[in-house]
Amino acid sequence: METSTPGRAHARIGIIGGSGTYRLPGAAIKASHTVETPYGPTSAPVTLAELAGRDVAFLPRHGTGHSVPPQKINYRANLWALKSLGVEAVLSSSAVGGLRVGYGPETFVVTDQLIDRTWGRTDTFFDGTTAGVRHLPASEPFCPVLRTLLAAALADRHLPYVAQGTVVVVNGPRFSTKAESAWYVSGGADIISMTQYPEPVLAAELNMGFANLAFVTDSDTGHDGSEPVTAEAVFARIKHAQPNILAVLEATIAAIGDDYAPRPLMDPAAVTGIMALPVSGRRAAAE
Ligand SMILES: CSC[C@H]1O[C@H](OP(=O)(O)O)[C@H](O)[C@@H]1O
Ligand SMILES: Nc1ncnc2[nH]cnc12
Repeated sequence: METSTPGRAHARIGIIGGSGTYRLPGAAIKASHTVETPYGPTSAPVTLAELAGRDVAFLPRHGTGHSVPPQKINYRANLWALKSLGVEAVLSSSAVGGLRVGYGPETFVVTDQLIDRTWGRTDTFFDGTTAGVRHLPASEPFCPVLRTLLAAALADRHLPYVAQGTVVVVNGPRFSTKAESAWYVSGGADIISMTQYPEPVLAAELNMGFANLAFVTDSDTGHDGSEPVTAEAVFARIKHAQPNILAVLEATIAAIGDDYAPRPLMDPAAVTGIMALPVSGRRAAAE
């Protein structure tokens, strides 16, 4: 396998692997690229591969050995790197907690809304330092077309899933208290994550479509009578779910048509400006 800088490497579809998804076992691996970005290093080298007959770019958001915690992920570098390879559609996977009835463990969720409860994360490319002032329309932060394709792939495989869900994104790395968890439910959240912000809005700022395949690994603080979540329980459940997660991602990729066009939520000239910024691999991992 070649390890190099991108050159003419290209992929239209990006996959951001969440907990447990550190490789693409069913894919034909072509190369591994260390992509330098204006924002510093990505979580890991980007793997270029062929999956379902498509060129894909794969990036595990926690690194290949799960060495990057959710609050330290360099989200801007990861999204910029995928865009620099030509990615138009991003599919991501996530382990999430379920907060209410209907979102129990072993259920897949095609997230459609988010509530941001993170802090200290740089959540825009338009931070007033290197590009002009821009304000992303974020009412529908996930791509409806990609979400429909994910739901169809889940239905085809007869997997238990919910076609919509609101995710509350907490900073981590700790899990929530019972009071916090109850408060998120009263605010409309269905599932809980530490990573689903700012990934979707950063993708949207670069005019890439983005959808998340969430898999419920736990019932958070135990609202259904189960034991409160532990990291060990999350990792065990998400490991067991890998074959289904990978199969759903592969089927979704196969269904993305040549005519797929992401929503142009951001001024294309502004995106071009961001992608023209000089690169530097030397900055800290999470600025
Ligand atoms: C023990 S929870 C660990 C980790 O799992 C989830 O991440 P991801 O969305 O990448 O699967 C959760 O948000 C935590 O970051
Ligand atoms: N209960 C939980 N809270 C936050 N992130 C999670 N990821 C998986 N389960 C979670």
